[in-house]
Amino acid sequence: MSDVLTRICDDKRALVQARKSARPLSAVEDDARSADPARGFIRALRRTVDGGRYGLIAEIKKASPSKGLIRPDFDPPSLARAYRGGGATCLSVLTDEPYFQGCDDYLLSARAAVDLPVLRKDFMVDPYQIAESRALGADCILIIMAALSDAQAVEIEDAAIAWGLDVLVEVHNREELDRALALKTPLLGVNNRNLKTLAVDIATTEELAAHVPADRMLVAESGLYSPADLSRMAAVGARCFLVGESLMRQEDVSAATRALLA
Ligand SMILES: O=P(O)(O)OC[C@@H](O)[C@@H](O)c1c[nH]c2ccccc12
Repeated sequence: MSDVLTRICDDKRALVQARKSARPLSAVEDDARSADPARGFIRALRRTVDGGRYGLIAEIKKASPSKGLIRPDFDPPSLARAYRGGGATCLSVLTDEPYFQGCDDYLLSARAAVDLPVLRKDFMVDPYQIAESRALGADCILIIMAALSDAQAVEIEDAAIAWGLDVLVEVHNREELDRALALKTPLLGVNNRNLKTLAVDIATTEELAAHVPADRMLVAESGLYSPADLSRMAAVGARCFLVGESLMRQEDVSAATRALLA
């Protein structure tokens, strides 16, 4: 049987084909050209870190393949405002529908509610999705090395650069890290979750951090619950964090965000 990531990406390729026939690339490109200008995602993280604070990418996530429904009362604009009030530097919004119960509209409405830069969290398998992301207002896209060949990753990154989007490249092991370093983006995420098995181990960031060159900005992703977890990641050089579930499960998201960063 194929792993979760392979299934997600196979489904995504079929979905993108359907979207392409419903809406040709040229139409999406017109929308991308008239979209709200991109907010500097990497620039915002840099400014925060240079100011001596942690850069939090706070994720708006309703459900996941490993946990099912995470937050029943799900209102992206209020969540975006709560995250901003709690001190997040950037947002991440899941737009994948089949596996994460996300949708494009969540990104639109969350971004419209705040002035923070927003990552479109989805599985990019085709440059069409990059124009689509910019048309939605996204400021940054995700490249998952485990899901792409080197050539595909370069093609997607080049499309992002052409549209003025920042790129977060995500790795989970040494081989993916070495491949990711051939890309241009300075923003490098280590996902503590293995997307093939969904197992989480925050030692993943600890193991890979030593091999991340000083000119990359390291983001520790997934499985982070407490200030102690952030300190553990900070001890190996991470100053930026991508956190979803642990904050999404709190009643008062703003207070929880503030407490996590305290
Ligand atoms: O909810 P968590 O464990 O805090 O993780 C957030 C984020 O890192 C996770 O949602 C994620 C990381 N990489 C991904 C790629 C696709 C979908 C989701 C993800």
